[in-house]
Amino acid sequence: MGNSTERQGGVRLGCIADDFTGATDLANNLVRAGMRVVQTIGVPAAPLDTQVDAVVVALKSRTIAPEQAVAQSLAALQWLQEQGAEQIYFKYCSTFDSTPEGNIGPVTDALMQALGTDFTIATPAFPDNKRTVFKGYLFAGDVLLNESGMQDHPLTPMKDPNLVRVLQAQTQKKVGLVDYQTIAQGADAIRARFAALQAEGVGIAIVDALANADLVTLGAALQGMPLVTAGSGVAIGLPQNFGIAPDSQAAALPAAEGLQAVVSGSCSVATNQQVAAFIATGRPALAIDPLRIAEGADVRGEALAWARDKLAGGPVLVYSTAEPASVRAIQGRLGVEQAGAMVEQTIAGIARGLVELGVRQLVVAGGETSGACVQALQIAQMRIGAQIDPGVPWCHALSPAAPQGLHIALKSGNFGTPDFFTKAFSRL
Ligand SMILES: Nc1ncnc2c1ncn2[C@@H]1O[C@H](COP(=O)(O)OP(=O)(O)OP(=O)(O)O)[C@@H](O)[C@H]1O
Ligand SMILES: O=C(O)[C@@H](O)C(=O)CO
Repeated sequence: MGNSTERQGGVRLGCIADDFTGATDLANNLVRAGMRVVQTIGVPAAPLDTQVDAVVVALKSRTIAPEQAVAQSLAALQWLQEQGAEQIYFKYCSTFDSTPEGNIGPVTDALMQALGTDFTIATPAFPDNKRTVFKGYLFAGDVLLNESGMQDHPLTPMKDPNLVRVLQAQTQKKVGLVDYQTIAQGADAIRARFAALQAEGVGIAIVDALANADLVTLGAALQGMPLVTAGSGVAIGLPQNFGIAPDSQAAALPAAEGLQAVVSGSCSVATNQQVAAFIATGRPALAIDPLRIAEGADVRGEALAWARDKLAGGPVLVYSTAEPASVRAIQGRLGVEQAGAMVEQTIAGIARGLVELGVRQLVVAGGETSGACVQALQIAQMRIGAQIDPGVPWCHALSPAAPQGLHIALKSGNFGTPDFFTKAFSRL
């Protein structure tokens, strides 16, 4: 896999992503910057069988127990090192999704120890998706993180926008800040600030960034740093360090065919808008009720029976997406983790069933939901194609349910314009 450009040399960038939509988001930015990229689902059992510039190992480690997240991330690191990766990139969410226990801090600590390095950076800045960091405070759009809707996230509610404070609560290392004034002075000033922070005993520096130009400047200062931790934004500034420039062939995928469907388990603000916009078009949309799943009803079977004769008419949507009050009520009845896992498994079963019915263009909304769907489809690797909206590319993958391959887009909860669920299909 990878893109068509033949470039000699081994894996430059070895990436570990803490969820599946985040992995495609990172891969998308690397492809746009000209890298040949393959995304693997989990840590592969075998060596890489293709020549690429970057590999993104997609884990589902954002909300699991910290010890498990560390163990999986270290396994990914070892495999990436065996593939010759020169620099390691730990990708987390642009809204810094984590719990007070982790997993951003514990995984960063463990990767630093394994790599024998005592300094790295942390910044979720992704200006293309309106995530900016100023004086260590994370903004989503025009508001601070804790006013953006992320305070109501079902699994990782983010109630503090100060990233120095948030990360300090999760890590053994001292956390410092490289603020915007330093970024504005250029790569040499950033490197000097890294050295000064290290002299003060800082192990992880939160970095401000307001615009893509800041990330490009930062990228130059990261040359040779063994470990980078970030959202996907920092990726736009790294390929240049390896002499790689944008390449229009990087995103070529096979021609699209087959039926079209969307499954959504994301309850994020943007997804709620996208579900409402899809319903407003009059296209078929079916809501999944978590309480009926808990009662043991055959929700999967009912959804597939509902979809069967509608698919020929164009895209259908199956969703559990709900507003925060409704999600809280469900969680109160079923428990947070149980509700999440049950809904994910049901939607994943529906996604698999839809592909068995002939869907070959599938949009999945939600990081955890995407993880469950990709696992249910037994997808091992994905090739990254053209961007639909910032952070969301179409991908192409093989599955036992679609041996000739299917196109799949994994949409992060808060990404995409309101018309994403119809627009996506017009981009293939
Ligand atoms: N109606 C619902 N009630 C309770 N939990 C739900 C409901 N619908 C979905 N969930 C659960 O909420 C979680 C949503 O997480 P998911 O990562 O899929 O979406 P997201 O957080 O919006 O996306 P991202 O991680 O990309 O930002 C999942 O565990 C899902 O199963
Ligand atoms: O960085 C982001 O916001 C996304 O790639 C993501 O990780 C959402 O799950």
